[in-house]
This record gives sequence, structure tokens and C-alpha cells, in this order.
Amino acid sequence: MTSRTDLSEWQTLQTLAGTDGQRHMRDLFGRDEGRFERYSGEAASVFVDYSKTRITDDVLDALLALSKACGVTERRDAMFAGEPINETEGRAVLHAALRGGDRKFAVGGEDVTGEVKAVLSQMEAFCAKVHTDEHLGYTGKPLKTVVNIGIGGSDLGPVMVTEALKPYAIPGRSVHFVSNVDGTHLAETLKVMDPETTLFVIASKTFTTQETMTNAQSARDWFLSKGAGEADVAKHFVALSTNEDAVKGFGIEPSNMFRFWDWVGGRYSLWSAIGLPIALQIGWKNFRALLDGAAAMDDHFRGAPDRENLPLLLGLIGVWHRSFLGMHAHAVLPYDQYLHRLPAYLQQADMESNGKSVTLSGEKVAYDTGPILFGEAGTNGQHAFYQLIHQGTDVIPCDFIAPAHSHNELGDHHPKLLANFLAQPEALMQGRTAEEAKAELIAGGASEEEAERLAPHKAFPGNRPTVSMLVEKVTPMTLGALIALYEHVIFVQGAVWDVNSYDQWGVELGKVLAKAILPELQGGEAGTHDASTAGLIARINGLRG
Ligand SMILES: O=P(O)(O)OC[C@H]1O[C@H](O)[C@H](O)[C@@H](O)[C@@H]1O
Repeated sequence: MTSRTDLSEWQTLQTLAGTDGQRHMRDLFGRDEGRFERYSGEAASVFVDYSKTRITDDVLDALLALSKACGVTERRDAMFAGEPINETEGRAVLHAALRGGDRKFAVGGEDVTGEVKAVLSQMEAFCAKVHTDEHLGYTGKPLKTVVNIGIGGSDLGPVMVTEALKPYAIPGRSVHFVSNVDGTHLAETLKVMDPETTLFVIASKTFTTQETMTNAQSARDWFLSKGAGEADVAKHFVALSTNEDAVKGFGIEPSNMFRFWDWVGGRYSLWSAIGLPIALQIGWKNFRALLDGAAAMDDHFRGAPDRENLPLLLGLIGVWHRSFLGMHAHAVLPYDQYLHRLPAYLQQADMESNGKSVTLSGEKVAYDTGPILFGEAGTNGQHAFYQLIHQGTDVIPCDFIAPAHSHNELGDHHPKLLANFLAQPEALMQGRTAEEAKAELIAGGASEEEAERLAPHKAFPGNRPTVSMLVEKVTPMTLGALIALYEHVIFVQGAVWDVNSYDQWGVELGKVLAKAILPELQGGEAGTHDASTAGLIARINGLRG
């Protein structure tokens, strides 16, 4: 198998990295009035400006040629055709089928549209029952509060979306999330819960995850300790899972289970039954709109020509930054408070997907793959880590995301927020030379000597790439489209890097070792460990007595 680095397209890009990749964007903008128009586009109501990245037409052409040489389009088609592109687990990757509406999808030749629709109908009917107060608890009161117990993909998506779509929340209801196995998370959540009106949603694809099973068991114990009987569990506990046997084993009836399938990756599962807490919070119509927004982005990704295909272009630009220009990190900076959990969500989506270092055929990659992703809602990040983004030694490409309208148009808050959303990328691109800094200091009254001394500190290198994404408003539709855009960017990058974006074996080893260590913290015999781990175990056991 040829390595990506043997491809002539790869080598062309390596050469371009030393030429075009070093050009200052100030000059690129200076020489080209059409840059913004040429390097921006819109799909499914998400407008994307990628002109403030270090690309030229030559770079873009070379990236698109690389994509062709890597078979990105063929792999995309294989994904949508339900082929088992998750090769290490022998599974299809078909979360698009969950949101596809009437579009047909099949896995291994078998149509799945029907079963997807059946579960969606089951979810819709359940939501209707809860929302009309017909689903009653063990004392006859309607259930008003939802506690979702899940972790990773069974938590981050629903948390992010319910936060993002708070303006659509049905009044008088609330959704809470417990993920950490740290008892504090559950204990603090239960403190404000009324057992008579609380619905527990146990969300776990495998229904074996230690954190979730432990929290679910403790929630059940708490519920039973409040005067409810075993038979009442059915009214207050539902499961979202692929594992019917384990759900039964836990004591939840299959009729209270909302299922999904092994072709839905955990970090791509918010569109499945895992989205139930979202639907419970925002209502069915809005949940459907979320799915429709994502489906519109799927259509764009499948149908738009390469040069207009935003997920393809953004994915390739990310590869350019990471594998050719040596940029290690990627910041996601939403200028919308409701999107404050988007970076955390994308951390799992991206880092668990492309945090890989062997190719599909098992060889060590000879290039950099997935970046370190982090972020924070603007403008808070500006007062925390942006200093490093502006003047640090690492160049960190950033995504700036903003809605033109806020759900809370309070005084002049939103224009101020938007001004920051616009100013930061401008500053990151333009920078400020030492000469400019010196001139400004002198204009501000500094002496020549003082200006000379301070200018290096006040100079900004600029040429720091940013992508700006703009939506009219954060709605279920635009949010769905935005999430799907990122999913496909991750797909494109995985396809170019020749890694399996759909497994996560790296999470396993720690889990196995934790299982082995647990008995040693509960009075069991000491196991075999390195001196550091053994020393820490002994110390913890000493402290806990
Ligand atoms: O939904 P579950 O089976 O409980 O899995 C929850 C999470 O477990 C692991 O951490 C995996 O790495 C995640 O991808 C997954 O989302």
C-alpha cells in the first residue's frame, strides 16, 4: 500500500508549504480584491469565510488533487452506502440515516429506513405523553424533570444541544445530566430532584460502561429509598441503548427501551435515541428540525461540487494546517453563550475520531494527524488564552462562530459581541509590525527610546489562520447543520490521513487497568504495577484507612 507521503500530490503540497504556506495573508489580501468572494461559501444556512487561512489557488488545487488521490469521494459514497468503513470493528458508519427523513439508507444491502422511523415514532409518542402530562409517576404526578445518565457520546451531544437550544425549551421542564462516576455529580444533582416527578434516562450504547452503570444503579437505589417500589422503576426509568439483554438485566423493560444500532458511533449518536433528552427538552418539532438541518448539510456534502463543498474544503484546509504547516492545535470559539459546550462536544468528536497514528492497513503514519482541539465561548476566551493565540510561539488555527441575531437582544450587547467576533480574526490575520507598534507608541506620546524598547512586545506576527462561520440565528436547523458540517470535516480529514475515524481503541487500556486496580482499593491483594502506581495505591489506601 502506498503511503500518503509517496503521492505526488502530497509532495506538491510539501513544496507549497515552503512557498505559498509562508506568504503573509496581509499580502495575499493586498494583492487580491476577490479573495473573500472566492474563499467563502454557504451551505444549509451556514456561511463560511475561509479566506483568512494560508491558502492560495495553487494550494487549494493541490489539496483537492490530494483528496482525489486519497479517494475521499469514494470513501464518502461508501459511508453513505452503508459499507463497513469502520474496518477495525466491521461496522458501517451511517448516522446520516438517522436524520435522513425519507432518504433511503441501507446497511449491508438491508434497508434501515423503516427501523429508524419506528424508533423515531416511539420517541415522538413518548415525548407527547410526557409533554401532555400523561406519563405519570408512582404517586400519580406527571414527570417534569429529566436526569440523563450517560457519558462520552451518550452525554456530550445531548448536553451541548440542550444548552445550545435553551431558548426552545418547553417551559416548566428541565433536563439534567450526570456523567462523572465521581459520586459528587450524582449526589449534587439528586439534591434538587423530586423522586415523584423525575424521569431517569439511562443512555449507553453498550450498557456496560462502568461510569454509567454505577450512576444508574445508585440513581435506582436513591429512587427506591424514597418510598417507590420495584414495580415503579418502569415508570421512572427508560434506557437508550443498542444492548437489549443488558437493559433487561438492569431491570428496564424492553418497552421502555429506545434502541439504536451498532452502525451509529457513540460520538455521532445525538441524532439517534440518544437524542431523547433533547427532544424532551425542546419538543418533537424542534428535534426534527435539528435532524433536518443536519440532513441538509449531508445533502450538500454528498452533492456539492468539490470547489463549493464546504466540509471538503474545511477538512482539507485543516489537513494543510496540521500535516503541512505543522500546526498542532485547533481552537473552536463560539461567539454565542448558548454554544458554550460546543468545544467540549467537538473535543470528543474530533480527538476520539482522528487521534490515531496508524493507517487503515496498520502502518505507522508518517505525518501529523488530529490536532489538539480546545475552545471556549467568546469573549471569555479572549481574557484567558487568546494571548497565546496572538503572540505565542505556536500558530493555532481558530474557528470563530457567531449568529447575526442573538436570542437575547439586550441593549447593545450583541453588536459588541459581534464586534469582537470580527476584530479577533482581523487582528490574528493582520498582526502589527514592530514599526507600526513603534509609530503608535510615539503617536501616543512615548519617547523614541521608550517606543524602541516596547515595540517588540507590542508587535503581533499576524498571519494566524481563522475560519469564520456565520448563521442568522442559532436555531435547531442551523445547529443541526453546523454539527453535521464538523462531522464531515472530521470524516474528510480521516480519509486523507488514512486512519479509521470510527473506532476508539485508545480509550480501552485505561479502562482495563482501572478494573484491575479497583479491588486493590477495596481491601484486595496488591497487584503488579510500576513503582509509581504501586506507591500511589499504597498511599491512597493509607489515607482511606
Ligand atoms: O454509550 P456508551 O456505550 O456508554 O459509551 C460511552 C463512551 O464510552 C467510551 O468512552 C467511548 O470511548 C465513547 O466513544 C463512548 O461514547
